[in-house]
Amino acid sequence: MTTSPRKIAFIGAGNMTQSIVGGMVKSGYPSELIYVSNPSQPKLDKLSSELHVHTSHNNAEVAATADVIVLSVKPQLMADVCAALRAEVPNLADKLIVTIAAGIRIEKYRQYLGDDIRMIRVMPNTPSLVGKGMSGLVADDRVSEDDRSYITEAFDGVGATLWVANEDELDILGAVAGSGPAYFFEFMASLQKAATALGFDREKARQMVQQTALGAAEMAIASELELEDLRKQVTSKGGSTAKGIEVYQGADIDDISANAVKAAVQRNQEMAKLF
Ligand SMILES: NC(=O)C1=CN([C@@H]2O[C@H](COP(=O)(O)OP(=O)(O)OC[C@H]3O[C@@H](n4cnc5c(N)ncnc54)[C@H](O)[C@@H]3O)[C@@H](O)[C@H]2O)C=CC1
Ligand SMILES: O=C(O)[C@@H]1CCC=N1
Repeated sequence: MTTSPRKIAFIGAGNMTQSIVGGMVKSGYPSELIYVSNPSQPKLDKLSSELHVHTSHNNAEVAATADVIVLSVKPQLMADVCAALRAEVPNLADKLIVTIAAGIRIEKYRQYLGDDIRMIRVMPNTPSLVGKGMSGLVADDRVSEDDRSYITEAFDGVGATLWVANEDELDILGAVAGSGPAYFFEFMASLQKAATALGFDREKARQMVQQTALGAAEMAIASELELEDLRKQVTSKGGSTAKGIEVYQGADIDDISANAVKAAVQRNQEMAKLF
C-alpha cells in the first residue's frame, strides 16, 4: 500500500465481508491488520483458518482496536449495532467509519454514532472476492484526503472504484453494480436452463455460459466500441444471432432493465427512511 497501513475492523462476517476480506488479503493487505466480528462461529472459523485474520464475537472489542470500522450488517440491524458501538467504544470520532449498507444515509449514522464522526459510504459487490469488484464511494466533508486515498486503495485492491458526487448517485450505482451480479447470474442461469432444455447436461451448459459471459465482459473492457456495436459485430445479417436478439428486443430488454434498476433504487430510498 502507498498509504500508511491501518487496522481495519469489519462488523459482520456475511457474504459481502467474506468477499471484501478475501479480496483484500489476496491483494496483499496484511491479514494481521484485519479484524472481523460476527455473532456466530462458523463464518469466523472460515476467515481465520483460510485468511488468518483476527476474529471475535465482540463488535466493540474489534472496533476499539481498529483505526477503521466497516459496518457490514444488514440495514435493519444497523441502528442497534451502532447504538452498542456508541455506548462501548471510546473515541469513535478519531476513527474512520465506513459503511457498506445499502440505503442508509450518512445523516442517519450521525444520529446513531454521534455528530462528530467522519464517514465514507462504500457500495461494493460480491465479485470483490475474485478481485473484480465494482465499488462506489461517497464521503462526508470531514473525511481527509488521506482517508480517501486509503479507502480507494483498499477497494482498488479488490476491483475498481468509482467516487460519486452524492448519496443519490450511490443509490443508483448500488442498483446497477451492487445488485448487478444478481442480474447477471439470473440471466446466466436462464441461458444455462435454455441449453439444458435442449439436451445439454448442466455442467457443460454452465461452462459455455460462464465462459461466454467472461469473454463478453473482457471484450467490453478491452474495446473502445459502444456495447451496442459489439453486439452488432456478433449479429450477422440473416444469421442466427439476429433471430435470438429479436426475441430479447421483442420482450423489451431495455424496459426490463430500466424497471429493475428503478425498483432497486426505490428500495434503497425506502431503506433510507426505514432504517
Ligand atoms: N451481498 C451483497 O452483494 C451486498 C451487500 N451490501 C450490504 O452489505 C451489508 C451486509 O450484507 P451481506 O453480507 O449480504 O449480509 P449477510 O446477512 O450475509 O451478513 C450479515 C452478517 O452480519 C452478522 N450479524 C448479525 N447481527 C450482528 C451483530 N449484532 N453484530 C455483528 N454482526 C452481526 C450476521 O451473522 C451475518 O454474518 C448489508 O448492509 C448490505 O446492504 C452491499 C453491497 C452488496
Ligand atoms: O440487496 C441488497 O440490498 C444489497 C445491496 C446491493 C446488493 N445487495
